[in-house]
Amino acid sequence: MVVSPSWYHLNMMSFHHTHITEPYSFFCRFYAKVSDLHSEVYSGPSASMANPLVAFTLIKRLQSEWVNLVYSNEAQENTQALRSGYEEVEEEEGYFPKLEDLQGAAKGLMRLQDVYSLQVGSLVRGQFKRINNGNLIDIYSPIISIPLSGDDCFLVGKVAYEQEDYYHSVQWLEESVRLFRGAGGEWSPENEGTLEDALDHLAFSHFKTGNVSYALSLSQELLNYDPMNRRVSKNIEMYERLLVEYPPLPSAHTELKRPKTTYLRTRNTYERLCQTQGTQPRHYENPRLFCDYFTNDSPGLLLQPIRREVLSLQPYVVLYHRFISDSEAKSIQDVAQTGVSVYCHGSVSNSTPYLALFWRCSLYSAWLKETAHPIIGRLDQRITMLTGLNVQPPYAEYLQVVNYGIGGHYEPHFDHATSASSPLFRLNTGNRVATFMIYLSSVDAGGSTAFIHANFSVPVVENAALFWWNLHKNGQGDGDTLHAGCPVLVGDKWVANKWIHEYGQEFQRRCSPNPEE
Ligand SMILES: O=C(O)CCC(=O)C(=O)O
Ligand SMILES: [Fe+2]
Repeated sequence: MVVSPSWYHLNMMSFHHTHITEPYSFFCRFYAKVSDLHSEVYSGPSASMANPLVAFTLIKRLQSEWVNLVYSNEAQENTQALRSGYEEVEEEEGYFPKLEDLQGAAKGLMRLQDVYSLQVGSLVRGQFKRINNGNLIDIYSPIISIPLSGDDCFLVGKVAYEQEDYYHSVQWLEESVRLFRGAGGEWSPENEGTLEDALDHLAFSHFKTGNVSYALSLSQELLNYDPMNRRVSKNIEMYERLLVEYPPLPSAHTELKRPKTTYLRTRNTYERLCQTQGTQPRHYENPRLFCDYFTNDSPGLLLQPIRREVLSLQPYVVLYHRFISDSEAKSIQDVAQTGVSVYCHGSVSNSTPYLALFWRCSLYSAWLKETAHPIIGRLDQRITMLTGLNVQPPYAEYLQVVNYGIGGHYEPHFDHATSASSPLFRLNTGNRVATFMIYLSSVDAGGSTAFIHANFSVPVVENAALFWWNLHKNGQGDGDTLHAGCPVLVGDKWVANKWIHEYGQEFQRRCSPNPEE
């Protein structure tokens, strides 16, 4: 995740340049909140944005709270200056995150909650903990915990609620109500919701999940704050009637179920592999798996052999350590960011400047030609030295650089085409026979590459490269290569892919009719 530092400062500047007199306190408090998020304690913007809770709160401040504040009655004194200033920057593509970006970030948080079994109560306190056999264990300990507010939780809960996902809405709104109550129910102009809104949504979520008595007591609390609310009174009547007609059994406790997703079949394995490294035998358990210093008899590697780690035989997966240097990896990231076109996965926008995508995408990518930077050609040569494969166009694709957003992930997929109509065949050089994937960054937590059917996952190893064959020697796709990029829990994950095609490799990888090979 990368945010251009100049963009940050521009925002901060606009606070300074607006002559705010009254009511100073609101802006002061808001300014303090936003600048706290940026403050030096987090050692610069990208470090702070690596924490999904910081990223989420910042997006929220910039998306809704800032608008709420500018258009609040409290801003009257400076209304004109503020509003026109706001509208000017609002026009600029990508300057402010939009509602869909905020919703995307909320979904990202819920994805992290699910995949890593995070306890919502600790997330809200800025901590990343999982419940394991009744005990809370730390998945990641941030140096500084950024707690969420009642209004932050309200927003996440509301996103779930609007999708009729009451499993998540109950948990997040529960926290929201608790925090709003703790804040004395006091309303702030920058907030989106109130204690009443949270109670209202929570009561209905409980009703939908069959917990009528809880829905009733929350609605009664709500009616205390808002005695004239006819809708709530009617709900209370309905809940009371239901409880008389269908008294709940004392033992009835229905465990809430997560909403179904399309890839449910592999979901359990996927999540287990994201949390652990799986159960495939390791090299000390299987003698056919090994580590060595590898030269591939290539003069270029004789003086500096590469550390090779064979991770799996079926599918054949190898990790090459220290494939790229820190500075090369950084340069590739820089080139990808300054490129004209960046593509967004899981979103409508395509081919947009980088900045606008930051808010929106689970992951985004750029294609880099060899001419984009001298390092790219050098990497191609290194790949050829190691694998013996021809990576010149059209026998391989351009280098694809991928950066993950908040909670960004790549669901289980094959890299090779599984249908004859795939655009991959446009190069006319066959299918993607192999993948060479370089980890251009480290991550603080999460982000492993999980091989679903093969039952193992590879944690991100900074500067290393992962190689695997996608096709059997008979040209058929290898089903065991189904893989995924696990959600990034904390960090800024970058990878680069070189996809190598079948043609041009005939002498390096002979074909064979044997489906076992
Ligand atoms: O990021 C990862 O670990 C996997 C990425 C991947 O599979 C892809 O880009 O095709
Ligand atoms: Fe992939």
